[in-house]
Amino acid sequence: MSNSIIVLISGNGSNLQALIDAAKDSTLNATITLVVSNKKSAYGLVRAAEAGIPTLVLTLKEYIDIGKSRVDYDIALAKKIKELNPDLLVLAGWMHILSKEFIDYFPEQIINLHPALPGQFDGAHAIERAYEAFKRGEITETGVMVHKVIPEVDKGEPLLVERVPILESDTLEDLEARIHSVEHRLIVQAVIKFFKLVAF
Ligand SMILES: Nc1nc2c(c(=O)[nH]1)N[C@@H](CN(C=O)c1ccc(C(=O)N[C@@H](CCC(=O)O)C(=O)O)cc1)CN2
Ligand SMILES: NCC(=O)N[C@@H]1O[C@H](COP(=O)([O-])[O-])[C@@H](O)[C@H]1O
Repeated sequence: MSNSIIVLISGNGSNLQALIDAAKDSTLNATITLVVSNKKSAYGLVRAAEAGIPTLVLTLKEYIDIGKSRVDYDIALAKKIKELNPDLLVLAGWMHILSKEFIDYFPEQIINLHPALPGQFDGAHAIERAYEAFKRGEITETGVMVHKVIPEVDKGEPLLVERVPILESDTLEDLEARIHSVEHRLIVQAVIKFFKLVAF
């Protein structure tokens, strides 16, 4: 039985596409059984549909609008995902901070792709923050990591880390393109590594 993964997105889904392509050519030792988005407009939903992968959209707004909490949302989402009993959840541009209540449904089974080095620019907008730090002369490189997800944002144990140089001639767009290129490779390598690690 193939390893099953559920990918969670919030936007363009270029990293999801890297996983879809790797699963299609059998590079990836896993099957994507569902794509979840917290944004209805996420283009990654189109990518999933074109690949014949089921999708689920659940927005925080629909819970907040009826007086429910973030934790209510997280628990409802966790229960829907748990029905498919995935081996691994991959956060690929998932821009929602998950509660402990959600994470406890999937112990040691959630990994996140983050465009920074461990402890460097935790949180959202990491690429922009790295570029600004470079322009201030504070750093000469940034990076990409895939890490285990714990309640503390971006503080989970790294699974893979790759350093990415920042060039004097770089615009923000140049740096973003270099980082995304690394991400698309690293996210596939991280899933492969995860399942090799749990196999023993
Ligand atoms: N408990 C955890 N949840 C999440 C983690 C994690 O490590 N632990 N990783 C993030 C991904 N992420 C950075 O890699 C990240 C995403 C979003 C945010 C954030 O500030 N989100 C805001 C909303 C922002 C928006 O909607 O544009 C929020 O949730 O209030 C920080 C870090 C995924 N979740
Ligand atoms: N903190 C999480 C975070 O910043 N994630 C980042 O969102 C982008 C999603 O791109 P995509 O939708 O094209 O895959 C990626 O750069 C990913 O590292």
